[in-house]
Amino acid sequence: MAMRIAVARGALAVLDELADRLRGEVDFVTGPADTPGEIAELTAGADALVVTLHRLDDPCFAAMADSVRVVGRAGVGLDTIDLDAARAHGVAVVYQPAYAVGEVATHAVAMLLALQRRLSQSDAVVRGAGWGGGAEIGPIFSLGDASVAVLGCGRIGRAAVERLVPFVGEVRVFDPLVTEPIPGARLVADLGELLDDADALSLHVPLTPQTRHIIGRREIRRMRQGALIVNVSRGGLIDEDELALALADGHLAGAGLDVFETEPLPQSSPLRTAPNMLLSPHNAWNSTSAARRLSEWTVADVIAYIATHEVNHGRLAVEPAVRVTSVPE
Ligand SMILES: NC(=O)C1=CN([C@@H]2O[C@H](COP(=O)(O)OP(=O)(O)OC[C@H]3O[C@@H](n4cnc5c(N)ncnc54)[C@H](O)[C@@H]3O)[C@@H](O)[C@H]2O)C=CC1
Ligand SMILES: O=C(O)C(=O)COP(=O)(O)O
Repeated sequence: MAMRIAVARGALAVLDELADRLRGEVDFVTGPADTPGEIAELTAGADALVVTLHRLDDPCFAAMADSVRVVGRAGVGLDTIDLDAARAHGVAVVYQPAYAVGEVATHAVAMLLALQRRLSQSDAVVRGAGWGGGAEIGPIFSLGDASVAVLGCGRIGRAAVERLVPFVGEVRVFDPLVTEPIPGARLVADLGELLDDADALSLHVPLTPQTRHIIGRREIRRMRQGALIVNVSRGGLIDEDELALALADGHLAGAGLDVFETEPLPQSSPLRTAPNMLLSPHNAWNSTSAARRLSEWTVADVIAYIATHEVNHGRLAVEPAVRVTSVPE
């Protein structure tokens, strides 16, 4: 009998192609997966559920059909999934940490360079029939003299460091799990040392209860006047109200944000009107090849897990021994 994989609508870029290729072996069903009721309906008779940034909490796991053995998180961050609930309900969770490392690191550096070179202002000057440069565009600090701070040096942070080292004066890195030297960078001992008088900050840590608002008023004010912040990791890492204040009063000269505490970014967010912002809609991961990799790896791993309890491309965040259908109080 064919395996059945329930896919939250929009979660896999090349689903139609995969469905053709796996015809007879896998039946795919798609639909909304935003509420426990929708999840119950979508997963009826399914062996697996594939999601992207859908929030899966305990009621969602409770609502999943008993036949579901594994959730494929088509992406990297696990902050949207209650892993304890997955474990308690006996559902494995597989995610894909390697599918877009280069894309995300490049997006962060692209935002940093565009802000530092004041490309939006330069573009606006020319479109407005100006030419003069200097005063209209605003001050441009030299990257060769600058100290750029990188918070978190896992897969993406390290790739960002590799991109920055060739042309930045100093790259500072803080990550409590990294102890060996990082070529061309200065590993510092704590967050304070990372931020003191830094010219720019790029965030590459996961969102957890420990890292929520890791960048707040005190941290922003430790950076030098006129500094830049780039966040392609998770919106909740930064206190957005404090960020907006620091942009409005000029302590920060700009920010590049791909991720927000609430997504899509609400119309009322002060970040929409703050000066010198570069905004993107949570698409640092995006390239046609990354999107294809993500679809193919997620489906291949879900199939492999059901067949063998092992995965080939991603990692298992939760690997329960048995599927428990009733959870003790
Ligand atoms: N905008 C986008 O399209 C995408 C965003 N992401 C985000 O990027 C994040 C990072 O991804 P990876 O580099 O693959 O993760 P990773 O797990 O390889 O690295 C994260 C690093 O952060 C460090 N860390 C944790 N807490 C810290 C703290 N308090 N201070 C300093 N370092 C700390 C860890 O030790 C680890 O080395 C993901 O969790 C996800 O939220 C990932 C993919 C796409
Ligand atoms: O993979 C991640 O963690 C990302 O942030 C990318 O967004 P996605 O989950 O692919 O919608």
